[in-house]
Amino acid sequence: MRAAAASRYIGLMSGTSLDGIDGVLADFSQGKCLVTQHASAPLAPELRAELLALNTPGDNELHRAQLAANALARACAALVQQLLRQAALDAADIAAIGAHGQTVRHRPGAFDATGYTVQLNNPALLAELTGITVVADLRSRDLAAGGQGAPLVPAFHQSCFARPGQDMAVLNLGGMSNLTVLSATGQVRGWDCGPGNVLLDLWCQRYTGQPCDRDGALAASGQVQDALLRSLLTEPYFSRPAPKSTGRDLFNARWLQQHLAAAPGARVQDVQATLTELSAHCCAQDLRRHAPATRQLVVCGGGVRNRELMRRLQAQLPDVRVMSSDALGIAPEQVEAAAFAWLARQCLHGEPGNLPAVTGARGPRILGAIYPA
Ligand SMILES: Nc1ncnc2c1ncn2[C@@H]1O[C@H](COP(=O)(O)OP(=O)(O)OP(=O)(O)O)[C@@H](O)[C@H]1O
Ligand SMILES: CC(=O)N[C@H]1[C@@H]2OC[C@@H](O2)[C@@H](O)[C@@H]1O[C@H](C)C(=O)O
Repeated sequence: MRAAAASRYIGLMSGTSLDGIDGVLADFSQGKCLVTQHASAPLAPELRAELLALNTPGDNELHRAQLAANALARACAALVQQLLRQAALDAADIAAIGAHGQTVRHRPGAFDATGYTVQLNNPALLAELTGITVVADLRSRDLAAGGQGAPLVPAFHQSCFARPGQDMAVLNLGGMSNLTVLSATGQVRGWDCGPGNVLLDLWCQRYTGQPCDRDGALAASGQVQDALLRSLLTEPYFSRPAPKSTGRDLFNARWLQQHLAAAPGARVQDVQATLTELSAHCCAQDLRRHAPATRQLVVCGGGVRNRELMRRLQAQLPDVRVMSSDALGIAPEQVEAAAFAWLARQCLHGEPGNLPAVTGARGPRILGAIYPA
């Protein structure tokens, strides 16, 4: 490996929204994470449909899961080549790729009996195709140590955004939403709040055929249905104490269907408005309950681009300055992938990647398995 390469990492994230793969090239030579390149690629429609289908038990799923993992590794390798081209670098210039894989099951808790988390991935193939060391399987060690295996980004949020002596919170509006609370004292807390974009995408796709409610336009044209919102908010997950994490295992079409009876006459746009209010509400409520003194909320993830969601979030938090992570020098869609570049670096340096106070693990653990170049 070349000298400067030791500080360059690639992070790859395909999150619960299943909208595609985000990749970044990050430079850690100044101690901080500097994202120098970003690229994203949509998932091929057949792969997206198969990954979505693999979220629920089905026929011959072991075979199908491996094929999907291979296809994802190939798509990731193509994205890595794109990042290298953009940066005019080659494989020898990169220390490692942090490759999250695609979560298709997340059942944390009770590890001894039934807890597990599955991220489809083929890190061996990715290492072979790229000639770069790959760090993968970044969640299971935390889970084995009694943790949730998620969220993992709070440690990165701390390293990237924390300002000494300032209270601040960071909200990721991805498929799920997760909140990190950075206290002036240096304490870090974090958990998954609930559904971020996942139900918004699901509803919008079903009735408009569009992959997402672009800019929140559909939601903005509807009225929140109070009875439906109240029904959705009866979900026990919202009041469970941290540590907690969730996913499509809970917040999915079946879950939504159970509640729709509460709004028999609602129009498509009214349901969209109500789901948008739900996403804003569960994040705002968590911030108010658990970090009432916080006056700065940095938001990242694709949900930042949903203006109606951001408007509702700000309306629920009148005393808080809600801002995009752009304001702190990192684009919202780059934060998660950058976190996985950082996690790969932690692993190669033999440093812990988890925060036991967040995930509930018995202690700090080095996360990930290394597939050398
Ligand atoms: N212009 C836009 N208008 C509305 N929503 C948007 C827009 N751009 C992106 N989004 C939303 O952002 C989502 C993607 O966000 P992101 O990539 O952060 O999620 P993810 O990484 O898949 O999720 P997770 O953080 O749960 O793993 C899309 O599915 C869509 O709902
Ligand atoms: C199991 C899993 O993939 N969880 C994701 C998901 O997407 C958001 C939220 O749910 C968070 O818990 C996590 O991702 C981020 C990157 C994390 O681990 O911090």
